[in-house]
Parts: sequence; structure tokens; C-alpha cells
Amino acid sequence: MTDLLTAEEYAAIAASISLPTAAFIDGAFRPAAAGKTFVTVNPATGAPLAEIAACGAEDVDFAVAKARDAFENGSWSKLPPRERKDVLIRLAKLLTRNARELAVMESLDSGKTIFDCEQVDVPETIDCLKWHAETIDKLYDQVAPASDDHMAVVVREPAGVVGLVLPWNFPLLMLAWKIGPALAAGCSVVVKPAEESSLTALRVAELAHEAGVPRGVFNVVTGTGPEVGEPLGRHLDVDMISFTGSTETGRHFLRYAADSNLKNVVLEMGGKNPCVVLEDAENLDRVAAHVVNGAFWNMGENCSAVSRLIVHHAVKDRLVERIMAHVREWRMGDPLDPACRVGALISKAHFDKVCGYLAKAEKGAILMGGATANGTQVEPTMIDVASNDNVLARDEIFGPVLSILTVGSFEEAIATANDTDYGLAASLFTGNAKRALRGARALRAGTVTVNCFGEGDITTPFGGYKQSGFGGRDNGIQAHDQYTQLKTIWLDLTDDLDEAVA
Ligand SMILES: NC(=O)C1=CN([C@@H]2O[C@H](COP(=O)(O)OP(=O)(O)OC[C@H]3O[C@@H](n4cnc5c(N)ncnc54)[C@H](OP(=O)(O)O)[C@@H]3O)[C@@H](O)[C@H]2O)C=CC1
Ligand SMILES: CCCCCC/C=C/C(=O)O
Repeated sequence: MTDLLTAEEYAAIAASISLPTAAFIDGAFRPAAAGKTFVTVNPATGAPLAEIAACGAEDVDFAVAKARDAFENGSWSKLPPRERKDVLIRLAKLLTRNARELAVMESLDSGKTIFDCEQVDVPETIDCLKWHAETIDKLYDQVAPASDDHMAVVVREPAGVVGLVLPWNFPLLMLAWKIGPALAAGCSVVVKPAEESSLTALRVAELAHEAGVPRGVFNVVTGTGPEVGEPLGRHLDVDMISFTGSTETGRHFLRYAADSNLKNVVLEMGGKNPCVVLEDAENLDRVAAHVVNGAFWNMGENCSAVSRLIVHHAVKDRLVERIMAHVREWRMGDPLDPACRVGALISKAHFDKVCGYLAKAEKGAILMGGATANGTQVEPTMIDVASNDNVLARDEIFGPVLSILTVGSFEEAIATANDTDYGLAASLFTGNAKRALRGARALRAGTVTVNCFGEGDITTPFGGYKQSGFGGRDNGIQAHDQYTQLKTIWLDLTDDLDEAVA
């Protein structure tokens, strides 16, 4: 656990840190080619934080050209894996040295609580980079069981120039989930952070350069989706896109790829994640603690958040009561106050969207919460929902809003859980081992947690079934695989030309 400072001490750091404002391309900070800027605000106060380069297609072209040059000159892509490892470990050390500054910057830019930034986002970012760095020089290629006359070697090569398009809910961590395996594999990257939360990606790029990542290998192009994301997605010299964000924008990237060079596309998208609590669930107090964490951590701005509680009627009232008791411990307030667990939503526009969903609740159906503060804060809220067809049970709200659906059997619970377009995460609470295993298999989601809620860790793949995921997984060794291409090399071992491979 990181030692936390006082709110006053965090405020003092916030007032003194210098914020990066320019795009980072070819090893240097640069203004947008057209000289345009946009203002990023602190969502907790509405106060302007910094004026950031508003890049466009010209800047994307420049960054991709520099990334390609670096890839082809081999300054990174052809380094022995253990040398790339050394540089990435140096980067992890630099991030550790600057951890507090990064945590404050992240909290200011995104409204996330300093508690989470200090305890989760920054340390997990560092661990992720270390894990991929440590992994890269322990991966072996394969020799196929072909024949005595030939040797077929299957090797993995870096995918090339990769576009990484990021969301605003975990700006640092999603950056790490993508640059960790991409850089370790030897790719050059062009990162497009979300417009609302560009600061930490820029600072990490600067530190990566200081750690020894060569020019052109790690570029950050700031700006909007249409101005930067689309040209990157359509670029003919980008080999792959890895995206995290909404399902709607994910679809755009498939279209961009289809319309351009058929680049590989990996998408990690939304969720409407069920948590099933059966009548035989043990220790409802513990279950409630997991539900509260799953639903309200990071203000529910989490693609794997628990957003549908599917509970057997026999335990519903007791569970709801326990959830309310746990939520009382989740203080809402200034994100820079380390006692706060609920910070600000990312923007006024997103706050309005979440409030729009609260307004759709039936009269008397809001069992807990519903209050708002400061134009971007929403209390942890629980809403009784009569049918899984209700918009509150179907749409990804991406706020601290838990919809409760009441069921009468194991079968009904699983069917309700699976009745969604999404399939990112699911959890199941039961004291019956057979139901636990049957349920875990029946739930259609990329991650299923049984008698707990958790995000998994860096060792396990993260991604979704159905409209939650496409083309690959973040994390685990599987993430490494997607930033590489497979190549098969055949060698003739015979002396006789007639026996050679045609
Ligand atoms: N799975 C997840 O983790 C996330 C899910 N979401 C869901 O999406 C909803 C909307 O959030 P939003 O920020 O709009 O998410 P988006 O999916 O639109 O944004 C994700 C990234 O894609 C970029 N982008 C947006 N539009 C385009 C486009 N047409 N072409 C290329 N790139 C684009 C964004 O840029 P920019 O924002 O700078 O314009 C951002 O960098 C949320 O309410 C939530 O439901 C959101 C974030 C993360
Ligand atoms: C400590 C791990 C946090 C994982 C959060 C994953 C969320 C991803 C997303 O919303 O895209």
C-alpha cells in the first residue's frame, strides 16, 4: 500500500506540477501542425487545466512516418529482447520515481480519486510494464513436427506500426495494457489518448524517451476521435489498431480497416455485466462488499463494472440492506481528498447522460442514492428494475448505477445474465459447488468470477464475448501474441534437389 498524503498536501502538488501540453512525436514535444489547441478541464471543479495540441491528419501522418522509420531502422524492433527488457524496466523505475506526480495528474485530469490513482492505477501501470518487460526474453519460437527432410520454424515478429486508441476511464492503465506488450514485442506505437485525459500518456512518453526508448518508437498524438482517431484507423501504413472504448466507436475501427488496408483490429468494448446471487449464497455481507466494489469502484466508469445485480427473491431484501450498509463507507467528494472513494465523472456531458438514465427509473424504484453534486458527481445508486428489457438493464450507463433484477431460480438467473448484447464479465455467488461450475460455464463472458468480484490481473487475458470484444485480448501472454505476426520458415535438410520443397 502506498502511504497517502493529506488533501492539503495533494492540493499543493496539484498546484505545483507542470502539465505537458504538446503532442509527443519522434522523441520531442511538438505543437499541432495547424497550431490548434483545446482546453482540458478538471472535471471535479470545471476549472481549465491545460491547453493541449489539437492534432489532425497531418500530425497523424507525421507520427506514423516517424514510427515507420524507427521500425524499419531497427533501433527498437531489432534489438535483442533482453535489451528491450532493460529499457522497459528503466521506464518502470522512472514511473516509480514519478509515481506521486502521475497519480495527481491522473486524478486532476479524469476526476478519479487520488486514493485509487495511488493504490491502483499507478502501481498497476508499473507492474504491467514490468511484467511484459520480464516476459519478453523468456518466449521461445517453435519448430513444427514437419518431417526429417525439412525443418519448419514458426517465429513471431513484431506487428509493425501500431495505433493505440485509448479511453478516459483508466488513461494510464489502458496505456500500459497496450504499450506494455506492444513495445516489448518490438512494435512502434502511435497513441491516441482520449481528448479528456491526455496528460499522463504525454508524461509517460517523455519518461520512456528518458529511459532509452528510441525516437519515433513511442508517439502520442492528442486530439479528438474524428480528427486523430479516424485518420489513424484509416492510415495505409498502420499495421494494427488496438482500441478500448465504446462498442459504437469499435465498429468504426472495423469499417476504417475494411476501407483502407485491412489492418488487424483488436477491440475491447463495453459491458452490461451481471452479478448473479443465488438463494444459497454464503455470507451475504461479504457478497455485498464485492457487489459494492464491483458496481461503484471508479464511479462505475469501468467496462467490467457490475451493472446488473440478478438476485434470487429469497435473499434480495437482506442483500440490499447489506449493500446499503457498505455504501455508507464510500464517501463522495473532492477526488484529491484521500478519504474519498467516489470522485467526479469524466465530464459534464457524461454526467448529464448518467442523470438522464436516473430519470428513467420508475417512481419509487431508486432504492439508494440518486443525489448529485458539483455538476459531475453522482452518488452510488441502486435501482429496482422490473424487466431485463428495461433500458436500465440493457444500456451501458458507465456511472455508479446498479440495476437490480429479481429472479426465482438458477436457470432464470443464468438466462437473464446472458440476455444482453455484451459479454465482458460476469460474477456468480452460490454455496453449491455444482451450480458454481455449471454457472461459470454457462455464463457467456470473457471473465467469470465465482464467489468474488475481481478484475483479474496482468497474468490473465482480459476481453469480451459478443459485442464486448473483437480480435484478441489485453493482458496475459495472449496480449503479446496480438502485437506479433506469425512467420513460418521452411528449411530443406536434404542433399537431393529432387526432394526439396517445391
Ligand atoms: N470499454 C470501455 O472501457 C469504455 C467504454 N466507454 C463507453 O462509451 C461511452 C462513450 O464514451 P466515449 O468517450 O464517447 O467513448 P469512445 O468509444 O467514443 O472513445 C474511446 C476513444 O475512441 C476515440 N474516438 C471516438 N470517436 C471516434 C471515431 N469516430 N473515430 C476514431 N476514434 C474515435 C475517442 O476519442 P475522443 O474521446 O478524444 O474524441 C477515444 O480516444 C461511455 O459512456 C461508455 O459507455 C467509454 C470509455 C471506455
Ligand atoms: C486493477 C485492474 C483494473 C481493470 C479495469 C479494467 C477496465 C477496463 C476498461 O474499462 O476498459
